[in-house]
Amino acid sequence: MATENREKDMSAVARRFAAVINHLNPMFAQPHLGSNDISLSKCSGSMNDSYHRIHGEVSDKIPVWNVACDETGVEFTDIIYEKAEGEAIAKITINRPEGRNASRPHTIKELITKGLVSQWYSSCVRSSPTKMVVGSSPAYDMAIGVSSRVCKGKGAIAFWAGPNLVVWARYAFWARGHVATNCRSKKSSMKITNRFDQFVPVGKRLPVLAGVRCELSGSMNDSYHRIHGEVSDKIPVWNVACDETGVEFTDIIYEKAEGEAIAKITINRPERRNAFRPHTIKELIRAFNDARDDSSIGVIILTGKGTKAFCSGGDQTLRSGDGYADFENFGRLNVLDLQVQMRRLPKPVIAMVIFVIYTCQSLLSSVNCDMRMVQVKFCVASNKVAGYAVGGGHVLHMVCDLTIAADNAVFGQTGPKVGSFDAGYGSSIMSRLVGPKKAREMWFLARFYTAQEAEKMGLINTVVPLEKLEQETVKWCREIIRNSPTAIRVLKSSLNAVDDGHAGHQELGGNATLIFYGTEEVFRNKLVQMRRLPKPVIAMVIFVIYTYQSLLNCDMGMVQVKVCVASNKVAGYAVGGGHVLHMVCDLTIAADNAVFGQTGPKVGSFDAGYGSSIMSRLVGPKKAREMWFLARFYTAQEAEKMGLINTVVPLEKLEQETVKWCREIIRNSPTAIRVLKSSLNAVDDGHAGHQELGGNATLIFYGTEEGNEGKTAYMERRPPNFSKFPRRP
Ligand SMILES: CC(C)(COP(=O)(O)OP(=O)(O)OC[C@H]1O[C@@H](n2cnc3c(N)ncnc32)[C@H](O)[C@@H]1OP(=O)(O)O)[C@@H](O)C(=O)NCCC(=O)NCCSC(=O)c1cc(O)c2ccccc2c1O
Repeated sequence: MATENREKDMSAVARRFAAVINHLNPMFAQPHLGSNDISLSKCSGSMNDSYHRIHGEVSDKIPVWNVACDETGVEFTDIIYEKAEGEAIAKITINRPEGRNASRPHTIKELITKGLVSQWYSSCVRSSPTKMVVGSSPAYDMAIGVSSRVCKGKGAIAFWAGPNLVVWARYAFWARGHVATNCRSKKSSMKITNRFDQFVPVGKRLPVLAGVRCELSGSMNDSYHRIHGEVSDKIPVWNVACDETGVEFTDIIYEKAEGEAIAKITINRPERRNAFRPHTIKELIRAFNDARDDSSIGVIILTGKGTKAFCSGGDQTLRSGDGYADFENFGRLNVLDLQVQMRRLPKPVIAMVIFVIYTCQSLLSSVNCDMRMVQVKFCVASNKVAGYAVGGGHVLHMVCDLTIAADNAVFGQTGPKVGSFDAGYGSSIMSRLVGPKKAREMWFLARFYTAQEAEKMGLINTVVPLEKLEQETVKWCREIIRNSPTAIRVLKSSLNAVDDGHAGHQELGGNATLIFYGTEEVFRNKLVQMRRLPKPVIAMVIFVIYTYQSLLNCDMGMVQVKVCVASNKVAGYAVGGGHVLHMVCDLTIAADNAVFGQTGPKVGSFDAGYGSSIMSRLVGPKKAREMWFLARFYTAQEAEKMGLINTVVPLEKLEQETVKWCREIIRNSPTAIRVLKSSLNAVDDGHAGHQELGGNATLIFYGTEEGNEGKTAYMERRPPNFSKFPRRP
């Protein structure tokens, strides 16, 4: 029912959007629509406002389509290209119904001719079997005077059966019944959703409408489901596991499923509603590392022990002015490290009371290109008590890729009531999940929400009866495990990439290198390299300084990295991955004999991550292309001119100068330097940069009287009194 309503809504939205598009730009608006044509817009109803009065109504009468061709005059075979009579609309129909409108290269060529390619990303739109759906933002094609385009598939079965992996990303990821287009419901009168609503050709920006039809009904009786079949939801036998240290876990339980690629991690502090202390986080990090590196593991489950909570966040009894302190004499916010680890691990995870799945990416374990799955069962309620995922525990579930909740789960942020906040992932990822308004509501009011409310908000994936939770979760794990590990790995990094700035780019680029290393092209290049290159004699040339950031002790230290010191005037190379290392450093001081450059394209390698994105920031897009495409070497002087390094000094003065720079930095406020470093990176680093900067804000806040009032009130079981703190202008 809800699905049908959404369908209706979407159709309405689509029609209205079409109306807006046609009226937005008067240049392309059609003056020919008579009053008889008006049938769609219900201006007289709820939409009785000046906006609708001014912009009027729009007809939904199907135009007369005339077959068209492009300037070559060559007839199309794989598509049908039509233009509406007297209207600025073109329609392109993929015309290979016998193959479910699967594209072959020739199809794409024909589509390209019509400028429909290059950007297949889109927001999700729906269509009923008979109606066109509108997506994409308004844009105009001055050249041909067509103000909108329609793209659809011929026949009743498919809009398009591929092959663009990126378009499929979210759907292929679960591969739970999504055929060529994404079929969202297994019930009768199946609706089809597509993601082809926005085709933005380079140089020609037109609104494009994707029409999708599907007449399948009943169960998923198609070749896709016949081939891939069902998965079991039988709960596996769990055996206790440990990591390579052999040291037993105290705050968590780490298990692996017998004969299956599933690991399970349980937060084991039920007496504290599974609140974490620094030691808990350290153990979680160890277990996740092990699960990531263990090539027999494909899924990890993390769960909270007991019946009452998934996780209630940081242990407030251990909170001090500089974070959370247990066995050490300084505080830390090391859950931030765990969050980053979870965001980047290349394997999926699942939890209970709430169930969380996330795919974990790791470049370290990527050598065998394995895709593991991590199932995280935070807590299984044995009866109908509420399973809390609150505070920092709530952020943990949000960082996970997928969340499956039992019907007794409760979600919420408590920070503003206990003098805390997560201004990193806790804010940015939440805003992405539930939208900016709901995110503000969740944080500013600090309310709790039921699993059903959470599902409605898009905070979680699904809600199942508590007694079915583990079964359902295991089933999701197994469905993911069946799929291509490399596809899942790359998809996860690509799904994060846009939000994660340099860090997301780095992850995705690393995956590209990983795949490239397995190709013949690289193999041949490696041989060439081995034959021709003498063993390099490298003299130090460059001196690199980077400021060392530590959340552990809030210290601002300085690490001076002296890569190599030349005893005479040989060239000091900072090349290939060594060159990337110096770029990642905050400052670079070069000796006058330094030589800089990337070698990748000559030796069958590339760094499509930081090596590209940070370089482009340092030297600009053109110079960066030059450095990578030509793979030339540059002198220290040239490097300085490009902005690649900070300064050049005579080789004999290099160490003196570098130490001087270090001392100048050390004299300054450590907190200022710490926050400045994260803020200088923040814009480029997306969610990751935001997380770093936000973490620093929390750290400083914990040292304030106001932050402390929140914690003290929690400890004293009283409402906090924040009235004495100024509401600053
Ligand atoms: C989770 C609850 C809503 C459950 O309520 P319930 O009534 O079921 O249970 P009790 O309240 O009686 O709790 C039983 C028992 O457990 C102890 N306990 C529960 N949660 C914690 C906790 N987080 N820390 C310490 N102890 C906890 C409780 O004191 C009871 O002990 P007894 O000895 O009295 O039996 C409810 O418990 C609740 O609201 N809990 C607190 C939730 C909370 O505010 N969490 C902290 C938010 S801040 C945070 O997590 C955080 C951590 C970080 O590391 C960050 C890092 C960087 C940025 C931000 C961070 C951040 O915000």
